[in-house]
Amino acid sequence: MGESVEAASVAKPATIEGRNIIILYGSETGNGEEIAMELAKMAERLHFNTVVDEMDAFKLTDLLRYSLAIFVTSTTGQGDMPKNTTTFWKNLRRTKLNNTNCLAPVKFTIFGLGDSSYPKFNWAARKLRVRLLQLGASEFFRPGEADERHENGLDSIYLPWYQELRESLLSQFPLPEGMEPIPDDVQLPPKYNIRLGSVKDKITNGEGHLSPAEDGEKLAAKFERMSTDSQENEAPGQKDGTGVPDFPPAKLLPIPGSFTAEVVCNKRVTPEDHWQDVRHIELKVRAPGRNGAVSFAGQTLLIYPKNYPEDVQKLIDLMGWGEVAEQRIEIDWAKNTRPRDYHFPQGATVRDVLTHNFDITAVPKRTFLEFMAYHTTNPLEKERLQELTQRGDSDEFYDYTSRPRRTILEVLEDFPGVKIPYTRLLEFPIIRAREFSLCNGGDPTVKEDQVISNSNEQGRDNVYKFEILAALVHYRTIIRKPRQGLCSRYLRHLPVGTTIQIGIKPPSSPFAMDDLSFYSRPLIGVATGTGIAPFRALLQDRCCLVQNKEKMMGPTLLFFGCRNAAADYHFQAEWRPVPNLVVHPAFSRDNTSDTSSSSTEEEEETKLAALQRAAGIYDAGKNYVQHQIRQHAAEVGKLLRENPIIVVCGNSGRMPKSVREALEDAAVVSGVVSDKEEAKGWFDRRENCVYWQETW
Ligand SMILES: Cc1cc2nc3c(=O)[nH]c(=O)nc-3n(C[C@H](O)[C@H](O)[C@H](O)COP(=O)(O)O)c2cc1C
Repeated sequence: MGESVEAASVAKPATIEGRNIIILYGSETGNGEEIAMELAKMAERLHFNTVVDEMDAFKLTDLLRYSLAIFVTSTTGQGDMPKNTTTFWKNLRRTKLNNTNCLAPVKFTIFGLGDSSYPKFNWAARKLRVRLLQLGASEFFRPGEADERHENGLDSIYLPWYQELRESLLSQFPLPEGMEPIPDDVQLPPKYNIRLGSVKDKITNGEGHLSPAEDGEKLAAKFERMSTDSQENEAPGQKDGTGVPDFPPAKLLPIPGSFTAEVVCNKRVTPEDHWQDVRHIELKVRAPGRNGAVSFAGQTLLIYPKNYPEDVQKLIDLMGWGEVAEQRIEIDWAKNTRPRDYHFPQGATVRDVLTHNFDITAVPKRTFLEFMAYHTTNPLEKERLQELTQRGDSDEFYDYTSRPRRTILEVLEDFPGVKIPYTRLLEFPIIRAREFSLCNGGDPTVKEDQVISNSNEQGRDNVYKFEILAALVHYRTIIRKPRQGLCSRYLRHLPVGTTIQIGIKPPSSPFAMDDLSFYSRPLIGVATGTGIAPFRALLQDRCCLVQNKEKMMGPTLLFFGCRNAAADYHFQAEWRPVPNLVVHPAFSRDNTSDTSSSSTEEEEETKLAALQRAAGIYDAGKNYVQHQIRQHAAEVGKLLRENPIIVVCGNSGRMPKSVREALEDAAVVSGVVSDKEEAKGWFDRRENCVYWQETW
C-alpha cells in the first residue's frame, strides 16, 4: 500500500513580499474556528501569506507585522468574549493604551457569530470592533454579524460576506500582473505530513489488516484486544450479537486540564413510552481539593464521545485503508499550524484516531464536500459535488446535508468513487467535546470512602460527584431515517463503571460571584426540559449556603416548562422541601383546563386559541412558561422590585424571546415600569437585575 493518487492537482500559494494576513479567532464550540480556517484557505488562494490562530495565542504587538487582520469571534455567556480570547482582550483593554492610537497601522475586518435570541446579540464582535477602532485601527472591509437563528443558520450571513470579502481583497490588493488566484478545483497542500510507523503488535498480532470477509469471531476478538490495549480501566466490551462489540473502546485521550471520571449512574428518567430519552448521569471525579465553599452552579461538563467500531470499520473499507488501519501514525506539522484540540492517544494507529478523534458521523460542512470533490476520479461525482458546494446556492447543499442530517459516512457511501488518501486524514472534522450543564451544586465532595479505580497515588485528592441531565438526540429525519447524535449514542450505552475523560468549563457570569448576598437575593428561574439542570445546581448551592451560614435564602420563583407531569417534570420531589420556593409548572401536553370549568368556558378558550392562531400567534392555546409568567405577573413583579437574579435555561428557538417579552409584560402589569418601552431596557440594567440566559 503506497500513497493513493490524489485526484486533483495541488498548488502552493506564491510568496509575495508584504502580502500577508493574520486571521485571529475566538470560539467556544468550534464554529468561529471553522470559519477562520475557511477564510485562511481563501486568503491563501489569493496568495496571501496567511497565519491563523486563536486570539490568546497571539501577542497584541505582533498585529503590527501584518498588513491585514481578520477577526472572527462568537459571543458566549451573557454577551461575553469566548474563553480563548480573554488574555488578548484584557491586553487590548489596558487603560494605558487609551488615546495612543497604537493600532493606527492595522487594517482589519471582523466577523461575529451570535444568536439573536440572546439579549446581547453579537456583543463580543461589537465590543472588539469598537476597541480596535478606538485604538486607531481602520476597517478595510465591512463587519459581518451571523445569526444562528436564520433559516440557514450562520451561513445565511456568512456566505455572502465571504464572497464580498474575497472580491474586496482582490480589488483592493490586486495580484501582480500575470498571477491568478488558485482556482477552487485545485487543492492547497496540507499543513501536515502523516507518516506511518510500525504496526501495533498487540492489535494485529501479525495478522495484517481486517478484511470485510474475516469471520465475525476473529473480528470481535480483535476489537476486544483493541479495547484492552494498554488500558487498565477499560469499559466492558459489549457485543450486539453480530460479533462486533457495540461500544467504543475506553481509551483515554491526553487532553490537557481534563479529569478521569467513573460513571456511577446512568439512568433513564423519562418513561419508556415518552418521546425523549432523558438520562440522569452521575460521575465521580478525583481532583485536587479546594478550600472553602465550592460552587459548581453554572459550570459545564465536557464529554468526549467516540465512534463505534462498526462505523470506523465501514470508513476503513470505503476508503480502502485496510492495510494501514493498524499502523501507528506520526504527524509533522508545518510551523505554528498544529490545531490546539488535536489530542491523539499515545502511539495511535489510523484506527485509533478514527475512533477517538474524527467525527465521521457529523453532518458534513461545505468544505468537506469540496474536499471530497478533489478525491474522486469519477467525473459525474465531481460535478455533483461541485454543484452541491456552489456558494451562491445553499439550498441544494442544505437539502442534501443538514435537512436530512446526512452523516459524513453516508455521504461517502453515496459517492463511492471518492477515495481519500490516508495522508489527508486530518481533513475529517475533529470530535469536539459536548457540553452539559452540571445539575448538582452545593458541596459535591463525596464523603464516603469510595475509591476510583485509577485514583492518583498521592491520595490527597478529593472525590467529587458531578451530575448531568442529558436529553438524548434520537429522531427520524425528513428522509425517515432514524438518527442519533454521536454523543447521545455514546451516552445511551455508556456502562456504569466505565472510566471516561471529562472536562469542566467554568461558569459564565454571574455564577463566578463570591458575594454571599448573591444567595439571599430573590431568584426567578425559567427553565424548559433539561434546562432545569443549571437551575437545580444553583438551588442546591443556595440551600447549602443557607445551612452553612444560616443566611436567609431569597424568595425563589420557578417557571418550569415540561410536556407532562408524569413524564418530564424532572426532580419534582425535590422542590417541595426547599424553603421560600414557589414552582409554577407549565405542562404543554397535559390537559390543563380546570376540571371545574364549564363547557362554555372551554369553548371560549378554543375560540380564543383559533383567533390567536389566525393572527399568527404561534403558541396559541398552549401552556408554556411565558403564559405562566403572565398569569403570575403580580408574584413576578414583587420579586422584580427586589433586584433579583433571573435565570433562563433550556431550548433556544423562540422560548428565550417569548420569555423575555412575558417578563417585560409582567413588569408593566405589576407596575414595576410604566410601559413596554421602558420595560425593554429595564432587564439589561444591572442595578435592576442580573439576567442570565443559557439556551441551546
Ligand atoms: C452558553 C451560550 C451563550 C451564548 N451567548 C450568546 C450571547 O450572549 N449573544 C449572542 O449573540 N450569542 C450567544 N450565543 C450563541 C453563540 O455565539 C453561537 O452559537 C455561535 O455560533 C457559537 O460559535 P463558537 O462555536 O465559535 O463559539 C451563546 C451560545 C451559548 C451556547
